[in-house]
Amino acid sequence: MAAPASLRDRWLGWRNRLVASPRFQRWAAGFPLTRGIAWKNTRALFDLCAGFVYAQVLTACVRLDLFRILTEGPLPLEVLARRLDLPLENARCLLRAAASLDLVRALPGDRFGLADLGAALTGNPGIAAMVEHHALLYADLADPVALLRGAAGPTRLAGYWPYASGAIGDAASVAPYGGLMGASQALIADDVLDACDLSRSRHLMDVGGGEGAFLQAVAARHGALGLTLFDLPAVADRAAERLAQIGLAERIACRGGSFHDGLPTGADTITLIRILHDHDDAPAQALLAAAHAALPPGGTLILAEPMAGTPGAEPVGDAYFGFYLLAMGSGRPRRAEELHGMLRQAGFAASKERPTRRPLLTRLIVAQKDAG
Ligand SMILES: CC(C)=CCC/C(C)=C/CC/C(C)=C/C=C/C(C)=C/C=C/C=C(C)/C=C/C=C(C)/C=C/C=C(C)/C=C/CC(C)(C)O
Ligand SMILES: C[S@@+](CC[C@H](N)C(=O)[O-])C[C@H]1O[C@@H](n2cnc3c(N)ncnc32)[C@H](O)[C@@H]1O
Repeated sequence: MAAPASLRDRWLGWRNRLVASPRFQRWAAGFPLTRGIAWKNTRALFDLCAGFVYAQVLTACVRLDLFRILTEGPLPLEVLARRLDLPLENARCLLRAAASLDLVRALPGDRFGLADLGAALTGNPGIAAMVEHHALLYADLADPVALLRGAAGPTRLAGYWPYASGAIGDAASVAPYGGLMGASQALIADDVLDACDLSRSRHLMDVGGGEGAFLQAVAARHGALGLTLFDLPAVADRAAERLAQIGLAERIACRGGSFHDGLPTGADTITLIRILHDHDDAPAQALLAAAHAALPPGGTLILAEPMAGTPGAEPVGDAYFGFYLLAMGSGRPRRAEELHGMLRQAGFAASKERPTRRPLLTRLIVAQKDAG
């Protein structure tokens, strides 16, 4: 038998019935003391319904290279229509939509220039790469209930990230995600490095280091630090080739292997940047234990990734990364408290979160192995 409802539950039930009532909604939209809240909620609900359309406006802008075209300065609609290869009225439709989303700015004389969000995008090619690859995610989310029930069959994202299904991948299959991760590191690396102190580290190993974009940023800041990249063999090979091309072959050693088989020793600092959330609880816990085993006494583990429950960015962790990783078929976004618990279970004596500039993109936890 169900337990009797508490006073609070009864109040919440009454409140929900009130908010659901169209008569109350109309009244609240007109009454001076509730008008602001009603407007905010109407807009929030409309934005939730329309989110896919907004995202596709952005996709069209990125695909047509609109923001780069406008970096030269504002242009008349007619010129833009020609450069975008669109009929004039459809170009107007796109530009007005983009202006409403603060991507571009409508200017007098039927001209358009960049607005804040479009300008920010031109400086971060990683975002455009993310937008492009969302075609896979949105295809996988076409039937979200089937995905939630595990009845969607093989997903496009599982194919994009072969390691999510346990494959180690070859040169061709790791190249797309290697490029995407490399491009989007620009949004992450400096925020991570600003937030952690590497002055006492002698050798840093970046586990799941991709094609070396993060270690490239470390090398630029810490001239004396020994550096090793560890990733799956096909990825480590690509990293070695790329790093050689930019003159960092001597500076950064690349090692291929799977962290499910343990980690090489020799580093006093290990970084896991956007790694742990890719893995289900058991392999994620085993990876932390492997990092603990590979570190010397007093060694440091740095864990950086977007986390669930980030104040002010709750949908980024729980909605975006929650559904992204569900579609990918492996891992889940975790709350900072969960990660502290997992680190403790892996044997780390202490762990502390360090604030990052943009916690929405990445947060950071530093864990210490006991010195004794
Ligand atoms: C003084 C003046 C001129 C102005 C003052 C006003 C002012 C402060 C204006 C703001 C201008 C400004 C500096 C804007 C900067 C904006 C930036 C940097 C925006 C950055 C946005 C980043 C975005 C949208 C990132 C999106 C990231 C996505 C979608 C990441 C997806 C990640 C995935 C899928 C990762 C997959 C990895 C896996 C598999 C989960 O492990
Ligand atoms: C989401 S990417 C992050 C890459 C990089 N740390 C970054 O932030 O740009 C995850 C990385 O983990 C690597 N990886 C996945 N499974 C692995 C395994 N079993 N052993 C070693 N590396 C692995 C992938 O090849 C990929 O480079």
